[in-house]
Amino acid sequence: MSEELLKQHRDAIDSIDAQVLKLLNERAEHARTIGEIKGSGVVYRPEREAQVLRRIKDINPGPLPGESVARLFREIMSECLALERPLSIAFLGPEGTFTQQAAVKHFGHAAHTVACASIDEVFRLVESRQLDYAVVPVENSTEGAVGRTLDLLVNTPLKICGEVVLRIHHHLLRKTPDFDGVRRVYSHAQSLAQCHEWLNKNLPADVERVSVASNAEAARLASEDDSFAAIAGQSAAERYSLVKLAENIEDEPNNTTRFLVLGHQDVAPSGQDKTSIVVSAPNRPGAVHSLLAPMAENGVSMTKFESRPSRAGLWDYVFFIDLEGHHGDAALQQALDGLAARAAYVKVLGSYPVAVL
Ligand SMILES: O=C(O)C(=O)C[C@]1(C(=O)O)C=C[C@@H](O)C=C1
Repeated sequence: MSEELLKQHRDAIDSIDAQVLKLLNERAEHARTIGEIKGSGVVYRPEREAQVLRRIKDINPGPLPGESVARLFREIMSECLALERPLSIAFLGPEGTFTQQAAVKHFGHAAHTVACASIDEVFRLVESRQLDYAVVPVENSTEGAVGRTLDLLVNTPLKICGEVVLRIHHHLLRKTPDFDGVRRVYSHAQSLAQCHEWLNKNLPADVERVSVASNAEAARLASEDDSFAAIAGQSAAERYSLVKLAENIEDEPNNTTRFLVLGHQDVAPSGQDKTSIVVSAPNRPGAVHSLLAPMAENGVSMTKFESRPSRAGLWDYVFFIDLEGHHGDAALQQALDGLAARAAYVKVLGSYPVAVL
């Protein structure tokens, strides 16, 4: 190893770091001025953030991977936004849940995340404007929809202003690094279900499986008693200083959860958007089929169709539909008009950028 050559490269890095630092602060000054121009208006602009991140990925010359530079710029924008005004984000707690991981992935580390005891409380704190935005789970690739989130979306005045897609990795956690003496495994019911096959194969049949309110709560319990283990993610492991007895124990390797970001604003088009709606059909044969016609007629693609019993009547259903495009697009507007003429009820839950990270 040539010490001289090493020094040359380190000197070059020092000089580049000074330039990067100067440019970062110049960028921050522009953001601060933008904040002054916005005045008391909404500072967080999801469509602009999506455009910035997409552009960074597009123009990235490498060798850093596109995903990595996008993550770096996510943090840069998070700090710039905090100079305009720091954001407070309600998430389904406690600290260390996948929902908190999703909130940080979407808003970056400069946002202030606040743990809530239930999905209802997350909605309530943002509806009453005590906190700025909400992050709630809406569907998992193996377990399906999160019913409480869908139910609350029907009546909330909040709008969907973003989505977060998170790969879910579950680990078996314990205070000590071996399997001996584990009597009980705690986790959220959905996580126990997502690791069912692995547990059958790898743990003795007499180890009790106990569901608790969250994975983070499971990790907390495991940190208090060495005869307990927990199934939870990385952030819960770190938070409660637990050892990973086994990593990535989810049965489905592509296990993914989708989260929604909710706020009070209507988001402008970003160029690559989704629109979520909730619809109820009159209770007669062929009604659901007829609901889908306006989308086909206007060339609007559906990315999700989920039915859920309406809490208003015994046999009535509501349908949660995700469409490609923004509700301001002409084709989508026509499809929505056609739908309004056929459905008993239609509500646009929001148009928002397709997840970039
Ligand atoms: O463009 C804006 O409106 C800004 O406030 C700047 C900026 C950024 O850092 O790029 C910061 C926050 C917004 O959510 C979007 C973008």
